[in-house]
Amino acid sequence: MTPSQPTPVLELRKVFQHVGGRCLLNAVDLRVDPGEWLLIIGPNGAGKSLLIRLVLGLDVPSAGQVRLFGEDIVGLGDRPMRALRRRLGAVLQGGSLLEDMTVAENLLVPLRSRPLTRGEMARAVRLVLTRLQLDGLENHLPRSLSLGQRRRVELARALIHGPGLIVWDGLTDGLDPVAAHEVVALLGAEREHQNLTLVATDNRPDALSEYTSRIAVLDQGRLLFDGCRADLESAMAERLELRYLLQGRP
Ligand SMILES: Nc1ncnc2c1ncn2[C@@H]1O[C@H](COP(=O)(O)OP(=O)(O)OP(=O)(O)O)[C@@H](O)[C@H]1O
Repeated sequence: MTPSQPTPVLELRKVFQHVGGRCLLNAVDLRVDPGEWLLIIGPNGAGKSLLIRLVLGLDVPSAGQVRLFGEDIVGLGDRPMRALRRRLGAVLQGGSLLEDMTVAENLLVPLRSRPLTRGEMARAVRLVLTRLQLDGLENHLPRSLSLGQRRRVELARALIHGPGLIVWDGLTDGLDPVAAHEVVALLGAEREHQNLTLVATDNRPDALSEYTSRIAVLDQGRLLFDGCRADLESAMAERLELRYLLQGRP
């Protein structure tokens, strides 16, 4: 008997995205199982954000399947899509905090549709603020926060409802090395509280190296590599295009 495979949290099957006659995603296949952490790297314009938008159901692919928790979301109606989105936590490139709401009010947004009492919601907010070292900032507006603090609030909002998948576009974008390390370490520590599955994008190949060995390389809409870091090193020795992309030389 073969052991049964888990249902992937996320699966892309032969996904294409054509815009204005350009092929921006080209036959992308990807599978992420429960508890896996995947870092997708690639240069500016590689298609990372486009891919993330498809995963979140914000765009529809020109062809192929995008499966979340086993369900193909392409062509899914509004109501089932909303239900699936509630199982996601997202940190978007450029930030998406609601600027006229306080930190605590932002954190309450993913809890609104849950059957929780006010007391339970307040407790969830308190707990996540403490875990992400944001105590004392609950009544601040986002504009009064540093970029590192904003990123932590976004992470808190992505985590607060215990999502089945966290999707993070631009993990360390704009952060200095200290703030980048801090936010990634807090994300890593969250694994102790919940069984997180993560798909993150970044330009830096080492962005998640302490927490996952799986890495995928996207360039010009094509997935050039998907495997572990050690295999990427050997693939680079053999494949010019990978070496050129990651080291800037053939
Ligand atoms: N709405 C759109 N219409 C037309 N072209 C688009 C659109 N969105 C993105 N593109 C193009 O698709 C390509 C991939 O863009 P994308 O934003 O996904 O890159 P990225 O890998 O996220 O880059 P970065 O690291 O700079 O964030 C780029 O050439 C971009 O110009």
